[in-house]
Amino acid sequence: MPTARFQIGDTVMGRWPGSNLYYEVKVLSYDNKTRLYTVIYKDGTELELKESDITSLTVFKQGVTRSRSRSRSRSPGRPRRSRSRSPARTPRRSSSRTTDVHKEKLKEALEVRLTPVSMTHENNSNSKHEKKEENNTANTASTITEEKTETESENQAGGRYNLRRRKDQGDGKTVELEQKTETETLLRTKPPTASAIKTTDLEFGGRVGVFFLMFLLPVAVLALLILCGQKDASLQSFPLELPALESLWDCQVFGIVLLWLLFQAVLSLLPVGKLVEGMPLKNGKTLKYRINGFYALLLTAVAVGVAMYQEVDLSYIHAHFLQFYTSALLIVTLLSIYLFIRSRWASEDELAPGGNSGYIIYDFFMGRELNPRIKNLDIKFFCEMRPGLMGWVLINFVMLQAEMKHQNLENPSPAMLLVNIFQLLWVVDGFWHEEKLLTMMDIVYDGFGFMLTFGDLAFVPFTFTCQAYYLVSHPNELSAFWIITLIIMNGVGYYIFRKANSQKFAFRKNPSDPAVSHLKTIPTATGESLIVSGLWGWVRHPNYLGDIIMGLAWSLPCGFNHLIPYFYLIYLITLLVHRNARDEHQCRKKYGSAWDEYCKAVPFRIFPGIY
Ligand SMILES: NC(=O)C1=CN([C@@H]2O[C@H](COP(=O)(O)OP(=O)(O)OC[C@H]3O[C@@H](n4cnc5c(N)ncnc54)[C@H](OP(=O)(O)O)[C@@H]3O)[C@@H](O)[C@H]2O)C=CC1
Ligand SMILES: CC(C)=CCC[C@@H](C)[C@H]1CC=C2C3=C(CC[C@@]21C)[C@@]1(C)CC[C@H](O)C(C)(C)[C@@H]1CC3
Repeated sequence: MPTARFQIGDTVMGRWPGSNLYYEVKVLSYDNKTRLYTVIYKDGTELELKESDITSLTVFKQGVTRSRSRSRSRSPGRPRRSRSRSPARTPRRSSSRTTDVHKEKLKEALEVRLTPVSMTHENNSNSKHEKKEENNTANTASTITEEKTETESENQAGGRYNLRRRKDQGDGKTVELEQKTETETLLRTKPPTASAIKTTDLEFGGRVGVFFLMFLLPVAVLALLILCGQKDASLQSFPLELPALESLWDCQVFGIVLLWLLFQAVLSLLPVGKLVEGMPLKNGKTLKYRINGFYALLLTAVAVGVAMYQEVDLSYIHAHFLQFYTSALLIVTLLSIYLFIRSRWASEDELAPGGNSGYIIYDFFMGRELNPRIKNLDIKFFCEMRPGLMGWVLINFVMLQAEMKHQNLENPSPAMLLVNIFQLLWVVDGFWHEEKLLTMMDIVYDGFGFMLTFGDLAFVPFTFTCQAYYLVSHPNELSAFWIITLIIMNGVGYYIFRKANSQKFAFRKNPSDPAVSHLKTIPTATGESLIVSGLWGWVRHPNYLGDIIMGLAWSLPCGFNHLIPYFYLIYLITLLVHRNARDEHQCRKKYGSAWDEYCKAVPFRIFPGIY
């Protein structure tokens, strides 16, 4: 029976995950099962830490004294780089919403944040450098302190492009930092992952929930496709035209799906487009990603054009749609099994915080490994957008042609055109901003298991196309008024979606960027601020709202006769409401009281007027 070394209520020094920085924390509880301590930082941030990441105040002070004197004697003449902190880390601008109470809290938070002392643990053989921070918070919360850093970081950014934000030098100019310090790594790291190797918070209803989801999802998509292709697409008519089992499989179709994946994989490896560094991993390292999705989309369009010129019959895809889906499903299953097996050889650093509960079913579904790679091919990054999104626009185009063929039209219907154009715009936008995917929770936090594999390779191409598929056999006339209304609706949704995402990305990259420097912010103890004005001051997830408005504009062209074309909208709202809850949970853990303050200032989650 393990006993806790530290007692509830003890004030100790806790290591900030992924770094050598220690902060004063209070022990809140100890879990005998997981052997994790829940500790609270002075700003209210709660974390779970392992015993090895906690040290008593006395031992810590002795360690620091030793470490400092060693550091001084070892490198007497080493030049020190001096720089100021980024305004996103400390509040250079003071927000007008930042109340006195908050300033007090902030000062307290800063005192916590700025007191960490980096300690080279005797037992920490991985430590590459020793660092000393001397900070002064005496003035006010808006005072930027000098940080003296010695670093022997091997993680040079070199001349490569990278996602790390620019640092304000204090003289108004911004410069791209060339050296990555450990502090920086820490601050760019997503929600702390101290207990990454053991997932304790089970999502989606835990083992039982994911077990059912794993069977329900594929069957639900199959049912949707069957209904969509039927003349009568009403839900009541579902059991009428069930296809024979053997009609769901075709080896040639399977071969085409494999070829498609291979073609996209080759395109993704082409040495065109910039090389970007992803977010720092737990071990402080970063992975490189080739950003060439937009070029790949253009090349795919050329390939489809050539195929059409060669009179390849694209309507084959429409005629064998169910078989394409079952082939994709088989690939998803095989890939998930491969991913699960290979994760056994992944090191602790390579595991995802969310998919390592120890329960096989759960971990298989959520994904154990964070960034599985085969040589240069990052399987998750590749799957997340390439085959699915490209497949989506290709299938939409196929449906457009199928509609003309089936309904004897000379031109596609306005409804079909709108669906194709709206969705193409979204996909093009996605590839244009492909690099931003690297900061999203799917890449930074989620493992790659059945859920994402299925989502990326089966769910996206076969359900996001359901409006176009539906329109092939369910024509819907649109008046000029409706056409204009839908164009405006999609435009408004897109504007909100794009502006919110770009604003947040620009702000995280460089808060003093003129495009975002006017925004009011709430500072947090991690050093990153939260935007509290503009779109992000209207609702807490304006980007989700924009996406949902677009989703509505994509479904409405199909009319009101059936629920089927609204499947995407229902999925999107469900996913984003759940995603919002997940994200807020992480943000509360990460930002503590500052997050609560943000929620007070911006009470609505996604929809204005709805808490
Ligand atoms: N159509 C589809 O199937 C799907 C579409 N999407 C779309 O993808 C886009 C990205 O969504 P998603 O990845 O969920 O994440 P978000 O872009 O919503 O990012 C959430 C993160 O933003 C940061 N943040 C939150 N509030 C603020 C604030 N006020 N100021 C500054 N930063 C803040 C936090 O990260 P931190 O502070 O750590 O930087 C938080 O974790 C959305 O537009 C969404 O609609 C997403 C999923 C599915
Ligand atoms: C039912 C089920 C298993 C769902 C899995 C969810 C996935 C389909 C989606 C989760 C997040 C996604 C994102 C995109 C596609 C859908 C999935 C994978 C996205 C890459 C599409 C392009 C956008 O521009 C985007 C980058 C904002 C977006 C990110 C999230």
